Amino acid sequence: MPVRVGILGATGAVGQRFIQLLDDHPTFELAAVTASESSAGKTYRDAAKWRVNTPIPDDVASMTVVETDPSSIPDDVDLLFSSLPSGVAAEVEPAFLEAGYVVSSNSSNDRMADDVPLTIPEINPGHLDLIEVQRDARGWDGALVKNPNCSTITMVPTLAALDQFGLESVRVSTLQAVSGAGYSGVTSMEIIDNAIPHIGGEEAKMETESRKLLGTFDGTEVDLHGMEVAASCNRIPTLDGHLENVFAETAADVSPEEAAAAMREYPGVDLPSSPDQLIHVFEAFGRPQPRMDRGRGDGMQISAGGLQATDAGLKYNCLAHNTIRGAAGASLLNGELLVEEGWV
Ligand SMILES: NC(=O)C1=CN([C@@H]2O[C@H](COP(=O)(O)OP(=O)(O)OC[C@H]3O[C@@H](n4cnc5c(N)ncnc54)[C@H](OP(=O)(O)O)[C@@H]3O)[C@@H](O)[C@H]2O)C=CC1
Ligand SMILES: N[C@@H](CC(=O)OP(=O)(O)O)C(=O)O
Repeated sequence: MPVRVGILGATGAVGQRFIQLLDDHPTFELAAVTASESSAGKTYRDAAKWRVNTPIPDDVASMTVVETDPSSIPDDVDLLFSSLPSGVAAEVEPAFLEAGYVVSSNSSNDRMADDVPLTIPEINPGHLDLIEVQRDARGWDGALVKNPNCSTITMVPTLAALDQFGLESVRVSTLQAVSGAGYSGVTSMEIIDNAIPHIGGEEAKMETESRKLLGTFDGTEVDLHGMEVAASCNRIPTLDGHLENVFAETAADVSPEEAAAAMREYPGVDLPSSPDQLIHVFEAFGRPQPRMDRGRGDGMQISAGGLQATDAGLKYNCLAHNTIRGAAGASLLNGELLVEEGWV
């Protein structure tokens, strides 16, 4: 039996990626699409300014967009994906949880809440058990699970691979694609022939979410990883794919070759949307690059390269597709894990 799913905020940039990724999904069947009041009542074709590089699936194009309210969702929907603006999500997600829905959310509200799992299936699947703590604390039957910020998820798998050497300090500088800001996030006049050395709130997200993802869960709470993280975030005129320059210090000495092997060998998971290999490591310098490498593993693989020793540790580059692995694909993978682990 397919699992019936819905998308909250289905007409937006991330919502459209959800629709693309759910087309022909082996387990999930799309049964509801929601958006703002101004889109509700329209067909999806009329409500969405479709900008994804594959056509709107025919069955979705003719679906009616409904209001983002639990009463608008058919009773047989089991799992909701959320890609609402975080302010809206903070207001409306609790109503869906109180109504008993399991929500795999991409929005940034509540990512650092003590009782909310912030999960990447390959990195910290055990943190899903925080759902029990959440249900006790909040008194709802539903469950809220978050995926991290797109810049954070680009870097954290490589850090997870290096943590066997005892991560102590991480410095990272990002070159982030315009799609991360949403369709109306930066104007062409702002970004063409330019780079913007500030993305509001992004640096703090990288510095905190990475420590939660690599933290230790004791069955009751997550103890944040002790590494120091400092981030500097920059917007550049690429469409998709966040590239990051990482400087990492570890307690034990680690050569670039050992670090590359640790990344290549970092285990993946066997879920419908997971890549065969989590991290692809380039030996040649000059890779990864956004345009050439963001599509690896259907946009779900992390790429790394440029591994070199420094006086203080290691430096390298990493890259991921920000609206697939960094957003819709991340929530989708969490949804697949929720099903596999019996939470849905
Ligand atoms: N994990 C990550 O790193 C990433 C996360 N994101 C996050 O995902 C979320 C969505 O981003 P994005 O797709 O770019 O945003 P968009 O602005 O493109 O889309 C927003 C969606 O929410 C709907 N919406 C807006 N206001 C309301 C409302 N008051 N009530 C109900 N629905 C509403 C919109 O409907 P309508 O079309 O009717 O206006 C639309 O479907 C954000 O929280 C963003 O921060 C984004 C990129 C990467
Ligand atoms: N801020 C990210 C995208 C994003 O929306 O992140 P978050 O999910 O943490 O709000 C970017 O600009 O590329």
